[in-house]
Order: sequence, then C-alpha cells, then structure tokens
Amino acid sequence: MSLEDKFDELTVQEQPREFKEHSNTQIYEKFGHRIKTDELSLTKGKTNKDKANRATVENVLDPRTMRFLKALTSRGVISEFNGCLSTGKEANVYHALAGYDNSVDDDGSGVKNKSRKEYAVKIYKTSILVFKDRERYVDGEFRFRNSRSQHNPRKMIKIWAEKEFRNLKRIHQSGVIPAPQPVEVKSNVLVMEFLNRGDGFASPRLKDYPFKDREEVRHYYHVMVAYIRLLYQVCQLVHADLSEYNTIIHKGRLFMIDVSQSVQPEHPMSLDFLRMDIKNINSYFEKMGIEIFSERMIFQFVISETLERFEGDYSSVEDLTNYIAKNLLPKLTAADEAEDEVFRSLYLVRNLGGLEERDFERFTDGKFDLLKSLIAHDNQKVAANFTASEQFDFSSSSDEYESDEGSTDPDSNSGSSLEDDDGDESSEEWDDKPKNLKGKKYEDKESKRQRKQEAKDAKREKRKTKIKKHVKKKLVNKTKSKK
Ligand SMILES: Nc1ncnc2c1ncn2[C@@H]1O[C@H](COP(=O)(O)OP(=O)(O)OP(=O)(O)O)[C@@H](O)[C@H]1O
Ligand SMILES: [Mg+2]
Repeated sequence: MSLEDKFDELTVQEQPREFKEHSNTQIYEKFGHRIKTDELSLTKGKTNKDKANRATVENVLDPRTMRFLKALTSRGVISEFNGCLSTGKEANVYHALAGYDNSVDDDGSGVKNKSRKEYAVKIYKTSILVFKDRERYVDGEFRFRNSRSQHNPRKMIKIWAEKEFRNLKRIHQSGVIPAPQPVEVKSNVLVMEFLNRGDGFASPRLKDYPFKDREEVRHYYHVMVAYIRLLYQVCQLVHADLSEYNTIIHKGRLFMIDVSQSVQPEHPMSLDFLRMDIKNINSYFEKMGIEIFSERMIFQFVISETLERFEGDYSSVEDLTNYIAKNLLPKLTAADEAEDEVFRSLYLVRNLGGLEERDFERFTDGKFDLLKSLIAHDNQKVAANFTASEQFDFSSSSDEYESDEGSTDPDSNSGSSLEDDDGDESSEEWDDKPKNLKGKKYEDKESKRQRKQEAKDAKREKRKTKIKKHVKKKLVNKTKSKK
C-alpha cells in the first residue's frame, strides 16, 4: 500500500456538533470559575497576597508598577496610555499622552495645544532571569558604585532604569547626539519623549528605515561613525548595545535609544563594548551594500585623543560626513579584513598589567611588539593627520581614567577580575618599567638575559594553569554579537 493510500485511510472522524458543544460546556463548567472577568483591582488582595503582588501582566505590569503608573497619572505627567510600541526581552515600551499640565504649546505662549505631547513609557520587566546577564554593565561603573544591589532583582531593575535615565539625560543635554528627552524615572518606569513619525506612529528604527538610495545609506553610516566618536569623547559614554535596532531615524536625524547598558570609558570593559558596537554597526551597513571602514580604524578614530577635534556644527550632516571623510578611508583589501580578524580576537585591556596569556603569546611570538602596535601598526590607510600609532597608548589612557574617576573602586570587581597579576611581566617589551630593573642595574647583559628568560618561562608555565573559568566565559560572551 502506497503512502498516499495509507494517508487516505487516516481520515479523522468529524465529531457531531452536539458532542462538540457538550465538551465545550464541560470545559467551561470545569474551568469557568478560574477566568476572572471582574475589573483589575489595585487594592491588595485578601488572599494569596504575596503571589498576587508579584504576578505580572505582559511581564511588566505588576501591582507595584501599576501604582507608579497611577501616581504618574494623578500627578498629571501622563494622562492616558495608548498601547504598546514594543515588547522586548527586557522592557515593554508604551505610547502615552502627556497630562494636561504639559499640554502647553511649545512656543511658550501658554495656549493649550490641541495636539498633546506624546511620551514613550519604558517599563522594565520585573521578571528576574532577564537581568542576570546585565550585572557586568553595572559592575565597574563608578557612578553606580554605591548602588549595587545585584542580589535583589527589583533593586537591580531600578538601577537599570535610573542608568538609562541618566545616560539619556547626559546625551540629550550635550546637544551633540540626538536622543529622546528623558522626562521622569520612577522605579522600573521611565518616561521619555516619543519620537513620532507625524501620523501617530513611532519613527522607524534604523533597521526599518526605507532608504531612498545607497547615498542615503552611506550618509547614515558616516553620521553613525561620527556619533560613536562624539559619544565617547564628548558624552564620555560607550553605547554598549549599539545596532540598527537601537537607533531611530527621526526627522532626518539619527537618534540613539536604549542606553541603559551604556558605560563610561573608564569601565573595565568599555573598550570591549566599543569594539562590539563597531562590529554590529559595520555588519549592518555592509549588508546594506556600502563600503565600510575597518573596525580597527573606527576604533582608533573613536578613542584617539589627539585627533583633530570636530569643530563643525553637530546638527550638520555635511560637517559630520566631512569629518569622517577626512579621517577614515574605506576598507578595501583582504589584508584589511585579516587585520580586523586579529583586532576582533584581541583581548583589549586598559593597561599592560591586564594582559591575557593568548595576547601575551602573540607578542612574544614576535608578531607584534606592543599591544598598541597590534592596534595601530602599519596603519597607512589613516589619513596623514592621524598617525594612530603615536596616539594611543593603553597604559597612559588607563592612568588618566583611573585617576579621574577612581575605577579602582573595590566594587568594580568584574573588571579587576579580568586582570591578571602578570603586570610586572619581565618581557623585553615593557621592561622599561623602572621597578623591574631595581637592584639589578649592574648585572651583566648575558646573565640578565638568562634571568629574564627563566622568569618568563616560569611565568608562562604558571599561566598555563591560570586562566580562570569566569574570565574565559566573559571573553566568550563578549564576542558574541547581541542581535
Ligand atoms: N522614545 C521613543 N520613541 C519612539 N519609539 C521608541 C522610543 N523608545 C523606544 N521606542 C521603540 O521601542 C523599541 C524598544 O525600545 P528599547 O530598545 O529602548 O527597549 P529594549 O529594552 O531594547 O527592548 P528589547 O528587550 O527588545 O531589547 C524600540 O526599538 C523603538 O521601536
Ligand atoms: Mg532595544
């Protein structure tokens, strides 16, 4: 018997109508009492109080959150919710209308505006698991050194919302990079300006933006690269989750959103986050069919402190793209790609004391003589006014940041745990540190060389068994692209 014949025999008997109705009634009788049809009450339930208080609707609207929303409404910040813009893994974003107090015309005339202000209300999920992974962003943040409550997910979420609020405020106030204006933050609820397309809908994310032509794609790429640098240099932030999903094209300008995980440059992993951002952006724009710059070159461009400052008008696309054209050249050859490969695998450290074994071996194998050369060596593609190899020195920039904001804070243990205590490497490359020479000044050359070689070998042996599991895990995690 063929398969088709067998299949024909498998006809399922249609159930008589009465039977179906009968079973529906049975189900209703059995479970009907469990379906709540009464209005949602915000008062504490008499029974099962604990569970009910933590239960969530759409994972975000637990009774506490509802109370905050109610408070925002009664204070006149918000008048009504209009629906959900996005349900993500960390937060839901809702559209809301501003309260009547704020419905004053923008010209300050005091005349009530008929079209009321609109807000985007981001409500962080209070479910616990999602936030577990986020500790590494708050760890090592000087600004949050006293507020680490990472064992209490509720407090963690509050920090998270506040972090986004503060980062948004910093970016928005700088006037350098467009970002929605933050309005309020209360526990896990963040209210900000709604980026409106004009017809009631949200402006599109970069991912959904309908580019007119390739020229327009290139234009936004250049603006994006310029913004990464300005965000770092002027706002002192690394986005840390930059992608086509977290940028919005609004009124012809590129807005940065979703900055809860953004960190300051002195964060121990800021350079890793920066590299990841650059990789995400590059792969999106490459997919869109334009010539891109090498990741390493963008990285240098972003962090270089001696590079000529941007003197143009921040809102002028022309000035921004000229700035880029002056400082970066497209990535064209296979050799450029090979260099990016190396760059991606490099363990970036803030100082030489934080080197990992694999990098160390790359240097000692003679491939590169210093970490900074690994980033900057032979960079002929960078325009004449940007001699990158002279410009970036990890040890000096690290000192600067550490002394500035005290990233030696004991709380920032995630970063310091990445550091190895191989700081006093006796390798030739950085034995110019005076402490290595102390007391051995008059040693003859040959015995010095031998002593150093022995010390080096011993350390190498020691390191073989030394890479800690959590360090490895972090290294793997950080190279995974986010979306
Ligand atoms: N101010 C705003 N104006 C208009 N739309 C916004 C605004 N903020 C967020 N959105 C929309 O909501 C979406 C999610 O916002 P956001 O990226 O901040 O949340 P999220 O935490 O990243 O969510 P996910 O868990 O999906 O990553 C955005 O992609 C955007 O479409
Ligand atoms: Mg997002």
